[in-house]
Amino acid sequence: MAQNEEVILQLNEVRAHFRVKEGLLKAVDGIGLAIRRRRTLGIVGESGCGKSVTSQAILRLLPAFATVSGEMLLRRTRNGRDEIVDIAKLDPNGEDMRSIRGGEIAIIFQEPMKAFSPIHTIGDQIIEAIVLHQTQDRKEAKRIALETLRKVGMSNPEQRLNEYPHQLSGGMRQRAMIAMAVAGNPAVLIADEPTTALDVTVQAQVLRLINELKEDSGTSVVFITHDLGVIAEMSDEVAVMYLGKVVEYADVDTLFYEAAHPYTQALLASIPSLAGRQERLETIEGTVPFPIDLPEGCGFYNRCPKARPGVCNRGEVPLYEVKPGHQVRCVLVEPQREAN
Ligand SMILES: Nc1ncnc2c1ncn2[C@@H]1O[C@H](COP(=O)(O)OP(=O)(O)OP(=O)(O)O)[C@@H](O)[C@H]1O
Repeated sequence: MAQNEEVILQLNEVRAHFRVKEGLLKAVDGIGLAIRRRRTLGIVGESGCGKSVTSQAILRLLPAFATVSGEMLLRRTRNGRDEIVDIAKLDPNGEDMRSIRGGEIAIIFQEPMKAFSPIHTIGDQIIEAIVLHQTQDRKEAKRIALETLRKVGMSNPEQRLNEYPHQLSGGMRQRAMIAMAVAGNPAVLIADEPTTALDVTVQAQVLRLINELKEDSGTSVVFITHDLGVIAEMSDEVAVMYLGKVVEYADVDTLFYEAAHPYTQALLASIPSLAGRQERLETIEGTVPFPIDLPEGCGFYNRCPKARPGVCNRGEVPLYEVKPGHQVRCVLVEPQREAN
């Protein structure tokens, strides 16, 4: 992993816990991630591992009963000066956070209907986003909206501006959502399962589009998916999550050729054929438990084919550095040097 490239967003020991009636649900439990300029960080894991809660924590979109702690250090430019702001310390409803959301950090997700209001035109909504984050001049905002719609490959952008979300096809809606997200020229684009609901051709187009935006604008991308095939295509670096923790973290080649955590190895062994990519990963026995009152030791212990009783189910498992930039949370991995 190239350690020296410019880090735009650094997460340190980030936790997002929910107080629910069964106890404390530790959806995200002490993760550290570096999001670098013009790079894609893939976050992968089965359903329930904490991927979406991570993205909602970064945007401070979690419900009020969630507690977020740790550091989320965003590098930004304000009034011509570079500064670092800790998102974890900001008021989720305050002005600063509202300007970061959709400004420095934007998100696209699986269901574009959630991003749009059904009662306003696509144009009004994209222009509104631009007015909020870039320019007060509505004429200029309209020009940027049209240019962005063109950039995302929208056919007939002038006409689209006057259409309502339900009038667009699934693929076009996804493009419109991406246009709205990138119109504010974000430093970080979070893509949370953005192509899961799309057919394979449209999926390929959307992935290509995200890659082009990254290259052209220097955007950092956080790409969240359960699909390792997409991770291979999109990511420069990969974090594998399990039960709210990062269990393996490496550059994409290392992850695919030298996976060291038994969970990553099991995920790799369960990659569906290209034709069946939409399938969920189901070949790992058992399911992800709820992260409430978890037993001591490794979270994957009960499902791990290599589990050693008395070794793996004792104490907290640290993240070990197996080589520079390759970190693994498994006591069976050698050499064992704790990552700092
Ligand atoms: N609002 C909430 N209140 C309580 N628990 C929640 C809430 N949102 C998520 N969780 C729990 O947090 C854990 C992590 O969920 P998360 O949605 O981040 O998983 P995920 O890896 O994104 O899965 P998926 O791929 O299904 O979206 C799960 O156990 C989930 O049940």
